[in-house]
Amino acid sequence: MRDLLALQRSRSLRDPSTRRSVDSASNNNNSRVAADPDAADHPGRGALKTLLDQLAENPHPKPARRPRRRFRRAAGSRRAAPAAAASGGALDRPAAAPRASVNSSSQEAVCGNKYLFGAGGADGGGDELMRQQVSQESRNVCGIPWNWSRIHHRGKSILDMAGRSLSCGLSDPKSASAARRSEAATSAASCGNMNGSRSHPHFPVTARLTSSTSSDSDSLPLLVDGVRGVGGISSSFSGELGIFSKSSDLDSDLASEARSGQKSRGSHGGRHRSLAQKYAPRTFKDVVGQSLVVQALSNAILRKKIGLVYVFYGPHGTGKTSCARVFAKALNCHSAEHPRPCDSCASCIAHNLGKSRSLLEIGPVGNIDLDSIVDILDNVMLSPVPSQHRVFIIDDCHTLPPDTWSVISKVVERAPRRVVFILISPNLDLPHIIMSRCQKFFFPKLKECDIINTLQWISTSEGLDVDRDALKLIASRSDGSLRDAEMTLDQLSLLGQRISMSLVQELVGLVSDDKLVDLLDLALSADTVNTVKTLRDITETGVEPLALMSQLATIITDILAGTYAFSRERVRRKFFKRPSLSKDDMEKLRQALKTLSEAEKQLRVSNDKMTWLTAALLQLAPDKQYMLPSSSPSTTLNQGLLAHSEGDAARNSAMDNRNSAMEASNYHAGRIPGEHTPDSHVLSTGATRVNGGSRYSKTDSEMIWQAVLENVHSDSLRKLLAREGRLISVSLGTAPTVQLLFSSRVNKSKAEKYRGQILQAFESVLSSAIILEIRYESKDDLAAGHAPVISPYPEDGSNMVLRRSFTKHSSVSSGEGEIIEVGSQMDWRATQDNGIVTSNDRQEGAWGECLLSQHQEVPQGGKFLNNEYGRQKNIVRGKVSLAHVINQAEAHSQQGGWSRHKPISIAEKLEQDNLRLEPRSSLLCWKSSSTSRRKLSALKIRTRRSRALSRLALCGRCISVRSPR
Ligand SMILES: Nc1ncnc2c1ncn2[C@@H]1O[C@H](COP(=O)(O)OP(=O)(O)OP(=O)(O)O)[C@@H](O)[C@H]1O
Ligand SMILES: [Zn+2]
Repeated sequence: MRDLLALQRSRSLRDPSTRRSVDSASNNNNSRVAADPDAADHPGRGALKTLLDQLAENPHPKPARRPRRRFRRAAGSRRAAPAAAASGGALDRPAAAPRASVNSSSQEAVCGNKYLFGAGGADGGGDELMRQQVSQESRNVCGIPWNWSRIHHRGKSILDMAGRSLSCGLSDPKSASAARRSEAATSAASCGNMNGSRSHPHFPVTARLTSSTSSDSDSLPLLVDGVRGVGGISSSFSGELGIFSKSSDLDSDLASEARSGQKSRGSHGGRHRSLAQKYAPRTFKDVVGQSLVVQALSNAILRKKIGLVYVFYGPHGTGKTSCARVFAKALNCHSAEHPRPCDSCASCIAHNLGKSRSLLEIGPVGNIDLDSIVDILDNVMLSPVPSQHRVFIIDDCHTLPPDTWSVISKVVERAPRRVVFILISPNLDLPHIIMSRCQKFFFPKLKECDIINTLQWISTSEGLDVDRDALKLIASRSDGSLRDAEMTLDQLSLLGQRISMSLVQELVGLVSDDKLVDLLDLALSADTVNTVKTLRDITETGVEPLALMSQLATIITDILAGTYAFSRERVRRKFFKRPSLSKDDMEKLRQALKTLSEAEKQLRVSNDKMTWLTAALLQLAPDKQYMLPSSSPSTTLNQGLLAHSEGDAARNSAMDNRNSAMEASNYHAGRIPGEHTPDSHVLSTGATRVNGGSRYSKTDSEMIWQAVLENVHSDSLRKLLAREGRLISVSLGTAPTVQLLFSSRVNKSKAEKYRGQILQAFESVLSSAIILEIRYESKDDLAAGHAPVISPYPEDGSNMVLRRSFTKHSSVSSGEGEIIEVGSQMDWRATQDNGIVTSNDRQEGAWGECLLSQHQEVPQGGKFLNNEYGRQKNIVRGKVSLAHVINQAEAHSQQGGWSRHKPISIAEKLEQDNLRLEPRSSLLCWKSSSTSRRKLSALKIRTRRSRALSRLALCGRCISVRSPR
């Protein structure tokens, strides 16, 4: 019989003549077309057997004065008229069927005919959709739960996270939502074991074809077979919002299923029902994780304190609709005993079968028109249903057109006793007129443990063997939506009875743990090339960088927590080689986690996520040397190994990131990091990561240096550079910097005169604007023993990293405003390590009134010591722009009444004294004559109000100004 119905419907839909009649009916604006019961026999008149027609046959007929409801036409127009098909009539439907579906599970939605709702979206609707659906029925489409696409649609969905699209084609949220309804209704179309603790749906009122689209079968071909071979019209019907069918055979099927409880839960008429449908709550105790709501509603039933309007709101898939139905069922449950619903009395059974006369569901209602709403409400209000609560569930009510609310509120106002409205919405953005009259129940996201337990229960019931971890993963990816979790499990079940963690990972587009650990291992072992290669391999499979990063973070957390079990032999791994990790390794992992979490922020806002992810990964082994391959020593500028200071890495992570990112881009562009294009000395990519940016190795530097020398036009300059100068580092990043070191101050001064030419030569070689730092070798650097990193002329010829005492060239203080001080007179020294500020009166004198500097970490009143030279040492860790120094000093001068010249002289002093200020730590110290000290004290107080100067602090005789950056 179902097959017959399907055939008839199909014919009807395909018959152009019937469609023509539909069109003409529509064109005539005959809103009541097909209302005549006889119409079914007269296709030309619009043979759709509408609700009205069916009402006429209904044992509970409508009042005669309302023979034809506009909503019926509207409803009919939204339905793909199986009824019409069944009677061989034409389909009464506007060209574009609205997506909204209006379904009644109440009596007036006369049993017997299936009303199919065009849920295919704004463009579709119509016959086309019906045809698709009918034809797909026989193919049974792809079998993917409709919900899947809905999952895909949402921001934090599994598939989004995974960067995959497994959509069944319902990318439109509305259609997805409609599909969801239809899917749920599919479940409603069958009844199963009513004794189960979570029994199956109680809404066999399916009245709508599933809103599959033609793309359905394309999306996931691997799953097509899982549900192939389903046929028959009954299997087509779905929708939580269905209209009752009075098809006797269907009814009897359903009834017998409901009563016997023997019908397979998994299918109805062979059609796959999703687990979400199958395990929809039937009683309050089936509702998971919403104990407050359940308790309140249950007590309302018990105490007979029933409200008029309820709003159930909260995130999707948390049980709002299910709860509304259970509540509706409970309201009319005949059982004398609590808890209700009993799920076994006549009323409950009728409800489960979709034959309840007391429930009407509307929704989704995006495109429904006002008339339809009015008609629906009127109809139900007017139809007498003695001694029963009449329940209206308006799902997705936030999509109601604004003007319907006033109507609804009027209806609500004059609603007779025993009428209950349940509005379902994701939020409370509903008109005040309603909100002020209702009880509001929030449905929070479900806890992961609740989801896991439910999934476990379902798995057991379904005979699925699912890893606990797999369940956890599904749950964690469901964003608190049990429906989503169930749908994922459902889809996985199509792949076999055994569901492993890796299967889940693969299906949802995540990377398997083993691969993750491999990647982590490479990154932590500083194996740059393989890190980048592996990363590329992984991401080529479509994994989204953000998801991958999150997975990496998760696995690190698991390893740190000791909950990760390494499955593969560790032999081929380096970092994870040993069976147990040392304290040191754990610390590295902790750092790695920190690095990843910091990088995640950048990743989120970046358009080039892949690059940033690569950069982050390459930072995971900060104390290791990064190995970059070289094609040949002569052509590769980046083959060296350069030390990478952990502290520097942290401090300069941003720049570092950039350079790693460049490296990565290079790689993604098909080049190996560090690989040099032989025909060019331009080294804008592929740098080794050292101390705040890319620096070139010795060989690279030599090549650059040679190239620069060749580019210098002046012979004398070339000689000076060749003899007295040395290129000590080239670094790229936000502020590409080249550092030159000269053997003496005199030579440095000579070079300064040619700064323009030198700059030009470097820029033409490096094809990039650069910052040129020129300094001379400072004996004090060596004597102080605190500047070990710099060796101007290292014996081994290697390039070392300069950390301090750089010369700054004022023309360079652009951009971020880094200032790098050059031209040391070695009056001042950074003693970065001990956190002690030393001062020297003589030097203060030399400074005039201003002194530099103190690190922010030095407590106020920090100690002043004399070093072995009787000179003051200053902690200088930050860099700050000259402009910033001047600004700060100017601010002081304004407030302190100093001359305008003073701040500039301060800044100049900084520059002359070979001091380097670094971000967030620059401090200016003024010699504390009694007058100026007074001024400064006052300044401190005054500037508390000012953000820029709020960090002023007197420190012994110095006043410190911390850079706001
Ligand atoms: N709290 C819950 N308890 C039991 N099952 C639930 C719960 N929440 C969701 N489900 C499962 O998900 C399916 C859909 O749930 P339901 O439609 O009630 O959620 P919803 O909150 O109304 O979602 P939406 O807002 O998207 O309509 C149910 O059939 C059921 O299988
Ligand atoms: Zn009951």
